[in-house]
Amino acid sequence: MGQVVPESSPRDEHPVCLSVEHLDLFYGDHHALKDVSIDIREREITSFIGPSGCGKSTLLRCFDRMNDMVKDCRIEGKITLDGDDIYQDYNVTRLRQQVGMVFQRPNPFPMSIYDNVAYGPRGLGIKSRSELDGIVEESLKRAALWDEVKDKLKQSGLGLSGGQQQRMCIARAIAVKPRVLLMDEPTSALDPVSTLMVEQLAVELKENYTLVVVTHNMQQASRISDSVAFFLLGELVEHAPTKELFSAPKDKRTSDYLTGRFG
Ligand SMILES: Nc1ncnc2c1ncn2[C@@H]1O[C@H](COP(=O)(O)OP(=O)(O)OP(=O)(O)O)[C@@H](O)[C@H]1O
Repeated sequence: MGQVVPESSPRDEHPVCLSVEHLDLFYGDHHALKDVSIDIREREITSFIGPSGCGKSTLLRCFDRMNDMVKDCRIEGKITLDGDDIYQDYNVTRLRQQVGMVFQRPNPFPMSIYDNVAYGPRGLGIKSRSELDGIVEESLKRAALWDEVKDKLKQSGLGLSGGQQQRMCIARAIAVKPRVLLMDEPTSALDPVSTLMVEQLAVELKENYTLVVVTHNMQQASRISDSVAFFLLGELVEHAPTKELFSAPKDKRTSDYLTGRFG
């Protein structure tokens, strides 16, 4: 097989999972997101592209309310997860269990591979050794890392290669069974082989999870995404199925960006 280019899928099999309605975000006086509305569909990969500083990571961080920790950050508008407004009466701990994040640089905790992956489930109160063993094994298998680490689970996660660390961080993120997986430039610190492994993994993970990926790599966006959203200066310019956005963008600003006229 080896095919990682997804076809756009029938809409009714992929209901809206995350919905953003008229979102404005300010860092102090800086208007970083401007009237953004976008639907993220279930069990699809949605990629965010656009030049540096256009607000891709800021929007990603709204989905798990990480901007709550940023001083002077103000948000207007609405974001729903499965219909529930995540900024109203939504338990933030529950939200972060539902919405996992994988960062640009692998961030293993200074503990064993096993403890890294068991960290989240333990935080949710799971104490049974056999249950934790099962979760660790399943998560590492899903993250395509099990075969490489099954004989050294007690060793430090810091001893793995960068690509292995990133897959371990993905295993750690999925160990709490989130609905959504956010990935902020997940391969930009990886070599080409590890990059392809993480891309392949993302395509496999969308069977069970909804993925939102920020990337500067157009080839990556076209290889793995079902749909692509192009941002510019805090505005969502265009969101379309991947083939459509790359082959027939509707907005001149999108085609200018794709043909390298700016950014
Ligand atoms: N914590 C913060 N405090 C103040 N301004 C911020 C903060 N984080 C981001 N910004 C500003 O908001 C704008 C959007 O930044 P953001 O990181 O979301 O862009 P991006 O598209 O993800 O960029 P890149 O591709 O370089 O990662 C930028 O002008 C940035 O300087």
